Amino acid sequence: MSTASHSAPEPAIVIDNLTKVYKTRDGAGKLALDHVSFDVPRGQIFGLLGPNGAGKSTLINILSGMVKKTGGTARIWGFDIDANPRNAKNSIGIVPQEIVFDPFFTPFETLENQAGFYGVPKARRNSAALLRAVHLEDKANAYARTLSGGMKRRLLVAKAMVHAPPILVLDEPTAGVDIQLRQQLWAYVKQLNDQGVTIVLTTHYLEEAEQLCDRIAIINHGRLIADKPTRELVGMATEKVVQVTVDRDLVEAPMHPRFEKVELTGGRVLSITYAKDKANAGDVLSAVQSMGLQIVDVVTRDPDLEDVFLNLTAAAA
Ligand SMILES: Nc1ncnc2c1ncn2[C@@H]1O[C@H](COP(=O)(O)OP(=O)(O)OP(=O)(O)O)[C@@H](O)[C@H]1O
Repeated sequence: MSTASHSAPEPAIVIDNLTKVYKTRDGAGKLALDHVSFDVPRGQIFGLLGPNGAGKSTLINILSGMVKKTGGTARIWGFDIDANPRNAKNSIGIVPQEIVFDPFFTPFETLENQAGFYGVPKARRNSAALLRAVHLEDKANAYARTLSGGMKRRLLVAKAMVHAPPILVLDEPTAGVDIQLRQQLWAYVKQLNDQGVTIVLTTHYLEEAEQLCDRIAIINHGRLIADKPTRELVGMATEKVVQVTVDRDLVEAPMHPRFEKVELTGGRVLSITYAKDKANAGDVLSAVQSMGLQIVDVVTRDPDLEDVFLNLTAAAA
């Protein structure tokens, strides 16, 4: 019995105390996920970020059933991955990090085979429309091995959607994909999201995550260190940077109590980091002038996700 129909639907994904220890030869074990808990709200584009080896793929592979968790629980679209693995699996489409295809099937056959694997009846298959959506209609009957890297990746996205899951997970989908194809891929992902598909993606491109994601979770060394709406996360930056060009060549960057950090990035260009709560750009410029330097040019840069990411991951290291 369930009262779910009377209350708000549960989040697309609920992860609770998820833990993974890989077996290692020395017997010590590798803790890849350490009691990670977070929810992915329905209808969002959710970014899962973290440095190399943080545990992102492990988490996604647990959701897809490829890696066995050591502890904790995960629910996908209301289905517990242990109690209801079939429904959990049917609710999610995964675009893996590694490109794996049978090279002798054509893109059309690849999609048909995958649909068959998920038990999608012939009448409800839409392989041709999926190929069109990822701009591969003219490659429908080519061997998969003849596709470029970017084409293969787009085919993987189509393959993940054959059973029309409510959730699409993309693990580093744009690694090695050129900028134009990246934009096409994101346009398609956004289109799916507009149609109601919840998106989870891992990426190393922070700028991309900042532009695309409604919410971002950051994992570092297997631990969750942030989980916030993107705007709030970017707002957590405590430092700002101002680039000042002065009127003469310097040999060394002059430090000042108002500065958190100063670097000489060109003969006459100083990159000055200051704490937002202790100083403002005016204070910083006065400090430069007080050292007998004339200011020729000033460029300020707003903090972005990269600043926050570096701060958080450095603090948690
Ligand atoms: N099969 C395995 N056996 C032992 N250790 C593993 C195994 N798979 C992953 N690890 C380790 O677990 C940690 C997390 O790896 P994971 O691949 O989940 O990280 P990631 O965040 O996805 O990194 P990347 O961005 O580089 O893909 C790493 O230290 C990795 O070396």
